[in-house]
Amino acid sequence: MDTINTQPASIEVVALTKRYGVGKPAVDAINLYVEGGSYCCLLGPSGCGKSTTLRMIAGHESASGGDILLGNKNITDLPASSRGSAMMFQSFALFPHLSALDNVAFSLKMKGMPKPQRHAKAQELLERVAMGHLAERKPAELSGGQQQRVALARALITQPRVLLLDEPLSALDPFLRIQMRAELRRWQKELGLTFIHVTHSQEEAMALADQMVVMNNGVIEQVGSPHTVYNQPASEFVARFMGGHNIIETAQGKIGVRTDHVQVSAPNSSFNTTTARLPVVITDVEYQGTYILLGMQQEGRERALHATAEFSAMVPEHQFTRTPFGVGQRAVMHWQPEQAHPLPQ
Ligand SMILES: Nc1ncnc2c1ncn2[C@@H]1O[C@H](COP(=O)(O)OP(=O)(O)OP(=O)(O)O)[C@@H](O)[C@H]1O
Repeated sequence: MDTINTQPASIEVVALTKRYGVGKPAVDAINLYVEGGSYCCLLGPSGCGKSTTLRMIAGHESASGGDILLGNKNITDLPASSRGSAMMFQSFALFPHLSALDNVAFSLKMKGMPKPQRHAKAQELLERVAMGHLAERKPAELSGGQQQRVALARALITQPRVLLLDEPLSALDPFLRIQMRAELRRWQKELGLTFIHVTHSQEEAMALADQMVVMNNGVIEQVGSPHTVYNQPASEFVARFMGGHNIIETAQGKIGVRTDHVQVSAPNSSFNTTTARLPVVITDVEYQGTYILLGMQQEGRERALHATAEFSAMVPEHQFTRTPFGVGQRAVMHWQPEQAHPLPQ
């Protein structure tokens, strides 16, 4: 079918910068290469600059400096409609008073394409996303998944080579969000397009991305596969933001150890000489089903009231049943040195 151009394009940004006023730029000279046909997630806390980056790629925001390349074409100063990208917004942003068909055909109407042609193209795209039979329905008469497919068809009608998604799942309830993200991933694979998806959810990014880009304070902290970012966080910020890590101060500097890689034993246990260890006091015991989450505080340290635990360990349920721990009990948290990685500041 030729309605959907399945020629994906790479995106490259070089020293891309956005200044809104004086002071530190919202996006500060970032460099990034997104391979054509891949799923890239821009991730980071609120205000880190991820949406501004996406909007500059889309052409909805001008760049204060740097370049944006789609394939080998410099698109930095092109209007949004001539870039070869399309944007899908939060909660799909469909027009409620228009049918699915008219929603999809909308941008062609704006371009002045006569009704029979634009309806034929929109119908063809709706068929492509398995929505042809519901073309006359209004958004309110469609399920969340069906609305997502209409939004996808609407974005695809401009034949983009790159699809930009700004928090597309954030307005959905948690159950639907998980269903919809699987569908997004499936469509990306099936269409073979380049997807760049902005999210503040680590879990969403890990589930979807080939390449994760973790941003903080206008700069990129780390780029890598979900496996690499989770297992080898490049900085303390990434380890904290991704979660699931203990950050431990040692004489050699800070290290990160996954909460499922630390173990907890009674203080009088015997240890192999190479085992790294730290005396702790148990501060929380949370039942999580297949495992127990133990919260711990380094022994001898004051714990502020209501503060979250300093360290955590995921202890498999069967193991906890054999050697249970209670709040206030002394213990030793230990790990193998090869499971720790240094965390530059
Ligand atoms: N139009 C604007 N005018 C002035 N400052 C802006 C504007 N848009 C964004 N900013 C600022 O730029 C910084 C980055 O904002 P941006 O929206 O890109 O962050 P974000 O990571 O996408 O955050 P969120 O997840 O909350 O959307 C923030 O400090 C924000 O306040």
